[in-house]
Amino acid sequence: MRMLNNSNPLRVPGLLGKLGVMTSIRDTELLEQSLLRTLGPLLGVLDTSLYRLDEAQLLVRVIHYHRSKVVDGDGVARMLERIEEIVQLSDVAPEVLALTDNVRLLGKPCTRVLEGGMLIAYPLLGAGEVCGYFVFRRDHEVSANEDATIRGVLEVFSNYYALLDVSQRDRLTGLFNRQALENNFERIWSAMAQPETFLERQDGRRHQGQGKYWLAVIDIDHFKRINDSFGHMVGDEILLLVSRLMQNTFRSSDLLYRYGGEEFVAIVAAENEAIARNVFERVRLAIEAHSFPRIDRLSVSIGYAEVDPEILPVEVLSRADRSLYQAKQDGRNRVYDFQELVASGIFPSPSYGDAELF
Ligand SMILES: Nc1nc2c(ncn2[C@@H]2O[C@H](COP(=O)(O)OP(=O)(O)OP(=O)(O)O)[C@@H](O)[C@H]2O)c(=O)[nH]1
Repeated sequence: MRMLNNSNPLRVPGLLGKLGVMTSIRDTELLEQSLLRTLGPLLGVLDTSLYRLDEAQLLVRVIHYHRSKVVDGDGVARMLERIEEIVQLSDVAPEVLALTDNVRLLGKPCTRVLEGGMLIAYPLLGAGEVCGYFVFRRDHEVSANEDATIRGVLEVFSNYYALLDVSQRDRLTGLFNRQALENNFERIWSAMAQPETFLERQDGRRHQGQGKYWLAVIDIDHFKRINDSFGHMVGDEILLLVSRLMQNTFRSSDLLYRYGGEEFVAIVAAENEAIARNVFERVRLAIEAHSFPRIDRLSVSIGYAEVDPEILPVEVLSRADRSLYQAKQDGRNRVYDFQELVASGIFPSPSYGDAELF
């Protein structure tokens, strides 16, 4: 019988239990957090991080997991944990960027010796491509057993992540689907309540006092006519093109969902209402200016409302939707802000009686 290496702190039953927890999760964000919760204690490190890349292999999100030991008044020690989600490229340490760059180029784990320890990064693979990194610091190298465990856990994670991701994506456009939006509402809303840890500009600059978010419902005008005149295949192609045009117009940190047939939901960060309007106007203009196959011209109508973390997502969604409906009624191909419709007396002022509060 082969003896287990004493220097190896990994326990298989504990690991299996944690993998069981990981694969019972139905949300990609929670799964990412669970990965860090699994590997941090297994490797005996207090800090672990996950870096996510987009399709163009640009860094879009960082999740830090931190554990610390606290002793309460009765002398009982407890482990506290904190998860921080940020996308602030300017804050990513240069040594991490240098290390992960090598991991990306080589497609394998790399270590960098630093003063007082080492920085270790493993690639996360999705469809054969590097789509992120698992990073931690430690005062000693990874043993062969630990290496096998990390690779195994990351493989389970990546496969399961891909499955979950598929179930949260719309098949035609590849955008997140309505289910994903509904699953993510709670997380998005609580993150919005602490804006410094949420949506960030792609250039990595944090804007003091920004912290405002806007939810828009975007609907293609007279889409039924396209289907009726040219058939569903052409309709599908138009839907795909509209999605791509919108993706190109929004920032990669904005959230875009295909909510229904020809209806999309976007959640974007903007300092104020004027900037939000500008973002949505840009989307409207991009669609209006595009020459589509067969139909040539097309337009979208957009209704939006400010996200208030105090107000239930369903109410914010309803405000944006009512504004969209008004835009359709007033002739389509326009962008309407809920607050402006209230200010101009078209909509009654929302009272706390109407709004569903947490
Ligand atoms: N090709 C295609 N059509 C879809 C899909 N999902 C929904 N639709 C169609 O989208 C059309 C939506 O029509 P309506 O809700 O009447 O709205 P509209 O014609 O866009 O008119 P307005 O919204 O009032 O401007 C229907 O004909 C649906 O069949 C899809 O995945 N592919």
